Amino acid sequence: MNINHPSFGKIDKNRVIFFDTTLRDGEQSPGFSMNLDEKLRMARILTELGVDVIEAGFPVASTGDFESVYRIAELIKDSVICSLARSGGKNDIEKAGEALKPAKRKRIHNFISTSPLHMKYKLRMEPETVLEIIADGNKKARQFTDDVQWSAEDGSRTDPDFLCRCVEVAIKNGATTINIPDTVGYSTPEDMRRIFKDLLERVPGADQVIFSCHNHNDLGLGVANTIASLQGGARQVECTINGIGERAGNAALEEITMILRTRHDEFPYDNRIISKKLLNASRTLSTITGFDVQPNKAIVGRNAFAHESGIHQDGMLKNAETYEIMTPESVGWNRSSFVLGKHSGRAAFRDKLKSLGYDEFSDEKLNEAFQRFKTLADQKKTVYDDDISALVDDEVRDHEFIRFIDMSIKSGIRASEVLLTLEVDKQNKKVEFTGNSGSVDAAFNAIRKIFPHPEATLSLFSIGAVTQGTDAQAKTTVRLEENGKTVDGQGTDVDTVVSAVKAYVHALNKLLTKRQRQKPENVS
Ligand SMILES: CC(=O)SCCNC(=O)CCNC(=O)[C@H](O)C(C)(C)COP(=O)(O)OP(=O)(O)OC[C@H]1O[C@@H](n2cnc3c(N)ncnc32)[C@H](O)[C@@H]1OP(=O)(O)O
Ligand SMILES: CC(C)C(=O)C(=O)O
Repeated sequence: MNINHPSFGKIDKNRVIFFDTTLRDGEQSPGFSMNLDEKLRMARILTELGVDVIEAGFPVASTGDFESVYRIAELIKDSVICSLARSGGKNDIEKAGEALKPAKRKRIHNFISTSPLHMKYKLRMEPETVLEIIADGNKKARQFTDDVQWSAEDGSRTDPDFLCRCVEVAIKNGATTINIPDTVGYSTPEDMRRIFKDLLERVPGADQVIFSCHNHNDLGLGVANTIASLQGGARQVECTINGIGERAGNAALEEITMILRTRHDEFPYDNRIISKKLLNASRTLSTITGFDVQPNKAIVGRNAFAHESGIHQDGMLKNAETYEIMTPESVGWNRSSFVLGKHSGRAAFRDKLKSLGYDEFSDEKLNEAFQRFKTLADQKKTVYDDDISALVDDEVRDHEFIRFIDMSIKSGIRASEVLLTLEVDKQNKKVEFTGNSGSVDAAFNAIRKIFPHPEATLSLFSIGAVTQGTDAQAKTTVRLEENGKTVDGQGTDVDTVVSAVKAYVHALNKLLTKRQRQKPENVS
C-alpha cells in the first residue's frame, strides 16, 4: 500500500479511518430523525471523539438534509465532511457538491447497486449500464473534490468477477476510497475477509486506494464482519454511535473501538478515537433521539460495568481484572458499580456498609443484617443504599424482649381482621383482632392484646417511603410515652402495616429496656 490520500496524505499501513454515518445511515432508523440543531450538536460530539469522516447527510433527499450538510460543513473543521449521492441520480452529485461548499475538507460518496438482484429488480439496468454510471458518477464527483468515495451497494452479494470490474472502473475514474457494503447484513466474517483480500489481489490500482467496509447488523454480525474486513485489508470502517441505522442497524463505533484497543495485539490497527468520550457520545445520541440503549449493550449500556452476583463482586473487590476486560474509566464511566440484589454475597454487602459509614460491625451483626438483606432482596427488584441503611438501622437495636414473627390481614371496607404472632420472652403468642378503624389500628390493638401496656400512649405515628416504586420499603416511626418517658421506634418493610408493627414493637422494646434499667429484675 502506497497511498497519498487527498484528505489524509501518506497513510500508515495499519492506520484505520473511522467513517461515522450516524447522521446519514443512523438517521435512516425508523423514528430516529434529527433536526438541524440536534445534527449540529451530534457533529460536534463526533469530531471531538476523533471521527475522521462524518457522513452528514444525503442532500438531494430534502431541503432539510441539504441545509444540515451545509451547516455541518461550515461548523466542523477537524473532520472530513461527507455527502451521499446516487451515482446515477439526476441531480445528486451536484447537490452534494453544493452542500459541501463551506467544508475545509470534503468528500462526495457516490453509490450504485452491483448485485444481480438489485440491478435486475431495483435499478432495472443491465450490468454494462451500471458500469457506465460508475464511470460517469466518479468523474462528476471529482469535479467537486479530490476525495471521492464509491460504494457498491449490496456489494457482498455481487458476483466477484463483476465486482472486480466495477471497482476497477471506479478507481480509473477518480474514486480514492472504495466501499464494499454488506447492505443487508447477510455475510459472515469469512465472506468479508475473502472479499477484500480478493479485490486487493485482483484489481489493478487497488493498492492506490483505501478499501472500506460498511456492515449491517441483520444477523448480529456487523461488528464481527468489520473486524474481519480489516483482516482482509480494509482500512476504513463505517459505523454509527450505539449501532443505530437502517433495520437492525450498523456496526457500533464504540464496540469496534474497544475491540481494537482491548485486543490490539491481534488487531494492530491504529485510530484517532478518544475512547474516554464514547459514553458521552452514546448518551448524547440517546437524549437526542429519545431511544436509550439496552442495559446490556456492550461498552455504553447501564450494566456494562455493573456487577450483581456475589462471586463476581468478591472477585472484583480482590482484583477488578477478574471480571472486567477494560476499565470503566477508559470509555467514560466514573467507576464500576455494584448492584446489591439477591445474588450478592457478604463481601459486597460488607463493602457497601463500609461505604455507607457502618464500619463498626461484628461478624455476628453483619451476618444478621445480611440475612435480613437477602430476605428483602427476594422481595424487591432493586435494593437501594437507603434501603440498606434502613435495614441496618433496624438491625442495630436494643435488646429484644418482643419480636415480630408473622402477621396476616383480611381487610374489608368496614372491618380489618389481623392475625398476629409475636415472640415474647422466647415464646410465640398468637392473637386475632378485628377492628373497624383500619389495618394499622387493628394490628396495634393485636399487639396490646398479646402484651398489654395500658400506661403507655401512642403520641406519634408517621409513615413514608424509603425509595421509589410500588415495591419501595415503607418506613414507619412510632412514639410511645409512659410516665414521662418517651421512646421512638422505627420499622421498615415492603408492606406498610408490617413496617408499622415493627416500629411499634421496636418502640415497645425500648420502653421495656428503660423499665428494666429502673427495675432490673422486673421485665413487664
Ligand atoms: C443502502 C442505502 O442506505 S442507500 C440510501 C438510502 N437512503 C434513502 O433512500 C434516503 C433518502 N431518499 C430519498 O429521499 C428518496 O428516495 C430520493 C430523493 C433519493 C429519491 O426519491 P424518488 O425520486 O421519489 O425515488 P424513489 O425513492 O421512489 O425510488 C428510488 C429511485 O432511485 C433509483 N436509484 C436507486 N439507487 C440509484 C443509483 N445509485 N443511481 C441511480 N438511480 C438509483 C431507483 O431505481 C428508483 O428509480 P425509479 O424511480 O426510476 O424506479
Ligand atoms: C450507501 C451504502 C453505503 C449503504 O448505506 C449500504 O449499502 O448499506
